[in-house]
Amino acid sequence: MMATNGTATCKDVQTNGEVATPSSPLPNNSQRFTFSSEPTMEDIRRMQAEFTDERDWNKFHQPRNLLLAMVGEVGEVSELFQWKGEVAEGLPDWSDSEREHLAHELSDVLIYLLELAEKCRVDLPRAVLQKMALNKLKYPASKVHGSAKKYTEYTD
Ligand SMILES: Nc1ccn([C@H]2C[C@H](O)[C@@H](COP(=O)(O)OP(=O)(O)OP(=O)(O)O)O2)c(=O)n1
Repeated sequence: MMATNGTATCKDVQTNGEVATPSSPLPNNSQRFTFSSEPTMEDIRRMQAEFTDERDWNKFHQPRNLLLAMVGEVGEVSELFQWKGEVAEGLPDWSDSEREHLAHELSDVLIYLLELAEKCRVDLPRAVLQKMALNKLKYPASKVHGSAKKYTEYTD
């Protein structure tokens, strides 16, 4: 069950994976922004697996199709930013409706990303920790502070 704005927060996720009484995930710009601690990536993976199973859609959700679906949703995110010029952090000039639309499209990207990772047998929470550790090695803060250069552009 989804609320009228179609969005949900973690505290709305019940133990059976269903979603009830969603409240807005849209940020209050005056506060420092953090994510809710739930749902976890595994929660979302499981909920999407249930959604797919219930509809007999696994036959369509092979890795390549999921990749194409995810890229399509990335395109939908891009459309929201298209022709707007620079957009400041927190999207101060965006309407609530535009923010809600963005939240939906980013969610679509994440849902497909997590299902793609599942179908490719990539344990994404663990993989992202490994990758961030590699990023730190590649981009030591002491070396790259304040510079956006690619690591290949450093000579030493
Ligand atoms: N075969 C499908 C179709 C949909 N979904 C789920 C995952 C996405 O979160 C969302 C995508 O639905 P749509 O393809 O209808 O795309 P949008 O929700 O973005 O609608 P629109 O393209 O009208 O903006 O629904 C899915 O898992 N598998």
